Amino acid sequence: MDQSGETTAAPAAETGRVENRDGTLADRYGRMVDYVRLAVTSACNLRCVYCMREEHSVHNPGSELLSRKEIQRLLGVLAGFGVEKVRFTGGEPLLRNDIADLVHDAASIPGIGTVSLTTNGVLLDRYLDSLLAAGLKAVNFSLDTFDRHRYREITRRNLFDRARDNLEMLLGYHEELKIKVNVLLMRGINTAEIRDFVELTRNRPVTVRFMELMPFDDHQIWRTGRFMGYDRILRELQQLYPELQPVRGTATEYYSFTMPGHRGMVAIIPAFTRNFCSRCTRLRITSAGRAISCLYSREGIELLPALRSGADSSEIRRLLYEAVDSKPRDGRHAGGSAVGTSMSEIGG
Ligand SMILES: Nc1nc2c(ncn2[C@@H]2O[C@H](COP(=O)(O)OP(=O)(O)OP(=O)(O)O)[C@@H](O)[C@H]2O)c(=O)[nH]1
Ligand SMILES: C[S@@+](CC[C@H](N)C(=O)[O-])C[C@H]1O[C@@H](n2cnc3c(N)ncnc32)[C@H](O)[C@@H]1O
Ligand code: SF4
Ligand code: SF4
Repeated sequence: MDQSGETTAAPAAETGRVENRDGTLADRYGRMVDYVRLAVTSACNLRCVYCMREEHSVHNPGSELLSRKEIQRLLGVLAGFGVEKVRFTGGEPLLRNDIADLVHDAASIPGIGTVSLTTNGVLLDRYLDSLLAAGLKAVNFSLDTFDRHRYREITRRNLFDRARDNLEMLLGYHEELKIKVNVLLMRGINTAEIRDFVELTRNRPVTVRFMELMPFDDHQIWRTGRFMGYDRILRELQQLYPELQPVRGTATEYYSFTMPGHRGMVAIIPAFTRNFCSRCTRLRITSAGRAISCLYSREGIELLPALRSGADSSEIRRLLYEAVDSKPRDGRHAGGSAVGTSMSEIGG
């Protein structure tokens, strides 16, 4: 039986590949999908220059948004496949006022071990208590600067004080939650702040991750010479902290370091260079219910029609197999061009 209460279906012959005997979801290259990133909305309360236009229009009106029930059903089927980790993202996931319910539902599914959130943190004061009570295990907080004016330039919104206060509040919960800070480094914009971010790790067990810019922004700030590759980021880090010690991190944290005297860790995410694809065990689901097998692929499998037309779980399973089966070897072999669409659609 899967989490939806139905008997596990026979091998997914329609996809031309065979389901593992234990029912887990492996792609053509033997990577087992155990991590699902679900965008719960494509709307956002910020307008980061590398992500959204000022006049960004939300591509999925309410009626096309996966509902709480639909999300619960999908995650149940995915847990039946061996998915253990769920990340809610967006757009800004805290714009869903049922976000704590979504976390609670997901955390209640047998087999789901970690429910986490990637957020800009602006609304975290409103939800943190209920998220903790709901079973949230980890928060990745995106903040690119500690300078109020620069924050406004990057996000086009005047919400720095609230974001900074909420990060400070969150850091107080490091015993209850695994906390990471995502910093998108842009040459000539926030590179002088690397040290300030690394200092967050001195007295707290948090991971600060410096990220490469990717060409997913619908007005292409990408083309303006702001990109900083992992090699350059690494050089800057080594100049500031010659005592960096490499350690093995998660898949995205391909370059991870500890430092003597620091409780936390520092990492570089080579999101554009894409040298961690062989360890990619992710499946993405957009807020409109499209399953996407690679961040760099715009092709996907629509799940919403099946979910809305009363399809049984074996049909949902077949569609998810189809999505996983299309997973490219790596992000450089992804079909279709993702460039030019906003990351808010895909969830990062
Ligand atoms: N190329 C690529 N980049 C990714 C992928 N997943 C995440 N990233 C990058 O990593 C950034 C941070 O992602 P998060 O949402 O914090 O999630 P995560 O890195 O999976 O987090 P952990 O599970 O804590 O390691 C994203 O904005 C992307 O830049 C991926 O599958 N491929
Ligand atoms: C799309 S956002 C969604 C969640 C939430 N709104 C946030 O900002 O954390 C997820 C992550 O994608 C990153 N991101 C957005 N656009 C990007 C781009 N063009 N290149 C690299 N990372 C990007 C953000 O910095 C953020 O850490
Ligand atoms: S990166 Fe996150 S906070 Fe910034 S505009 Fe995109 S979705 Fe919103
Ligand atoms: S680029 Fe595609 S294959 Fe590579 S890690 Fe990202 S999602 Fe996975």
